[in-house]
Amino acid sequence: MALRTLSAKNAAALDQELMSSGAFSIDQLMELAGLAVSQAVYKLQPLSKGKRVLVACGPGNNGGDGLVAARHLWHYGYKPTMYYPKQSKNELYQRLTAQLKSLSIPFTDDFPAALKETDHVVDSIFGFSFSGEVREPFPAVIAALGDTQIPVLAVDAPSSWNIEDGPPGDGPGKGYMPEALISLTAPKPLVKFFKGRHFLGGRFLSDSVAEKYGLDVPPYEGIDQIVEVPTQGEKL
Ligand SMILES: NC(=O)C1=CN([C@@H]2O[C@H](COP(=O)(O)OP(=O)(O)OC[C@H]3O[C@@H](n4cnc5c(N)ncnc54)[C@H](O)[C@@H]3O)[C@@H](O)[C@H]2O)[C@@H](O)CC1
Ligand SMILES: [K+]
Repeated sequence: MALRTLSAKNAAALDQELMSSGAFSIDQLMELAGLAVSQAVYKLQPLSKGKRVLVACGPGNNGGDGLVAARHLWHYGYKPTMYYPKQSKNELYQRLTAQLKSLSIPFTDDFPAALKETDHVVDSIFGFSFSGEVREPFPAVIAALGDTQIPVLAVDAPSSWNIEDGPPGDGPGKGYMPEALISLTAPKPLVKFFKGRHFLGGRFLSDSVAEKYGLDVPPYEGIDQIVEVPTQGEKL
């Protein structure tokens, strides 16, 4: 049976609720989300398949998940390279960036060149707050993600997909279907169009919050921060 989904509006409301009555800080949620992303990379692309991982980060919290994941990946033995063209002035992002720099993790401005020299890619450009047409400098990046044969893991959403309606009919994201997706907290409605491997991560739901938002708490095992769930994608 398909897992129940969380609309963009409810995802934002749930985020706020976790940080108010749930008493979580954004740092904690992002750390757990990024840790889950790093575990999904490890599961999909173990070190034996190549250590180089290009992490593309957008300007919001989806990008923050990528910053956290890159730090964990470095500690697992990967060689991350960061593409983070719109860096936030917010203190949390600055600290996450400084943590990566202190590990001597390189940052690049040239996404197409970096894509030629990586074994796999993390797409943490846009998550559930994406809307409208993709703005600069991301159209060429999204188009390159759609064209590449290198495996891509998308964080929460394939960037440029509409959260409710899925893949765009035109524009840079047309035809973009990452190899894998990790949905955070709960799948968004776009999963019904997604045809790759699907993971869930973000173990921070209480039973009462899950019930309030009509969500399933997936069967995480032991210390795992992720669980693989069946692909729900319909034919496009
Ligand atoms: N409760 C959860 O599940 C948690 C979710 N987190 C992450 O937070 C994400 C949501 O973060 P945010 O609400 O900050 O938003 P996003 O990171 O999804 O995107 C917002 C950013 O993208 C920009 N943007 C939006 N549309 C654009 C367009 N068309 N062209 C160019 N730029 C555009 C906005 O200006 C903003 O800077 C989730 O998808 C998830 O990855 C975690 O960090 C924390 C916990
Ligand atoms: K994404």
